[in-house]
Amino acid sequence: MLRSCTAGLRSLWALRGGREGVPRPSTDLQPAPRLFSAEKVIHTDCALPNPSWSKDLKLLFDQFMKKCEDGSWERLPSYRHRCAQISEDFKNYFLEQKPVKEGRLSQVRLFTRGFEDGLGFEYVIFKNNDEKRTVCLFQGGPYLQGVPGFVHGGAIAAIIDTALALCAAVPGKAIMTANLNINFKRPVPLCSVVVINSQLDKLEGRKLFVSCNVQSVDEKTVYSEATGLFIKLDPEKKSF
Ligand SMILES: CCCCC/C=C\C/C=C\C/C=C\C/C=C\CCCC(=O)SCCNC(=O)CCNC(=O)[C@H](O)C(C)(C)COP(=O)(O)OP(=O)(O)OC[C@H]1O[C@@H](n2cnc3c(N)ncnc32)[C@H](O)[C@@H]1OP(=O)(O)O
Repeated sequence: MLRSCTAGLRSLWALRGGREGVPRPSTDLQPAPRLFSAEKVIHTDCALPNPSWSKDLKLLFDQFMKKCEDGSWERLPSYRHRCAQISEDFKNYFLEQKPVKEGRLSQVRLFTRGFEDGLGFEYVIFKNNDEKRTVCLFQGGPYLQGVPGFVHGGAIAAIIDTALALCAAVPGKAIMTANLNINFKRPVPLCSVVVINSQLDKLEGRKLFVSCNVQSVDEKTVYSEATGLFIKLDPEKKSF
């Protein structure tokens, strides 16, 4: 059992961007890229199973990977660092904004990818472009505790923001959250797996209206419902 498990881990490590036989760095965090530079960094895809994933999460992942086989769904890769192009888009838009100070650059991470495996946000998002919807499989780790035993409301807001952003995301376009409304109906138990079903409801000029619900795996419990408004940044319009 142990041997097959390590073999499985080794192949998963390779899948996540590691190289067979190359020892896995003590932390998987690559040195962060210069935030607004075009230099290339090696990206580790974090939206893949790792040993911290529960049986439920792995089962759902396998189910959705099967849906991807006919091309109707796709698994969205997810990296700790924004790719240089999106950062460039934001830099152009927020011209006056001072980039992160040189000394702090090495610490930059996408917030929801800043935790060691299993301790924070474990998630993977699948997208159906024809149906303009996404499904996010999320397991909230022990570092996300709010009320004892339950996931912090801010952590739920963060994963909802991410799921809705990727539902609204237009390839190559920078978007930002303008409005996020969440109804917290039931607390989400820590380390449980939930499913976030998001859909794009309306497109009006640069405005993208999206909504989602957060459900238990058996769909018997609705934990939260949310709506969001995302705005496509207008390159002609410098914001600040
Ligand atoms: C930044 C992090 C990286 C984000 C990555 C981005 C893209 C996604 C791609 C991959 C995603 C992968 C991972 C990302 C994970 C999570 C993504 C999180 C995204 C965020 O977490 S992002 C941070 C929080 N977010 C902000 O920090 C925004 C602060 N904000 C502003 O920067 C401006 O506010 C802006 C740019 C939003 C709009 O500015 P603007 O000048 O371009 O547009 P303007 O104001 O003209 O509004 C145009 C029309 O929207 C209407 N409108 C505007 N706001 C409204 C509101 N609140 N309610 C109702 N209507 C509203 C107006 O009424 C007008 O409507 P109309 O055209 O009908 O008159």
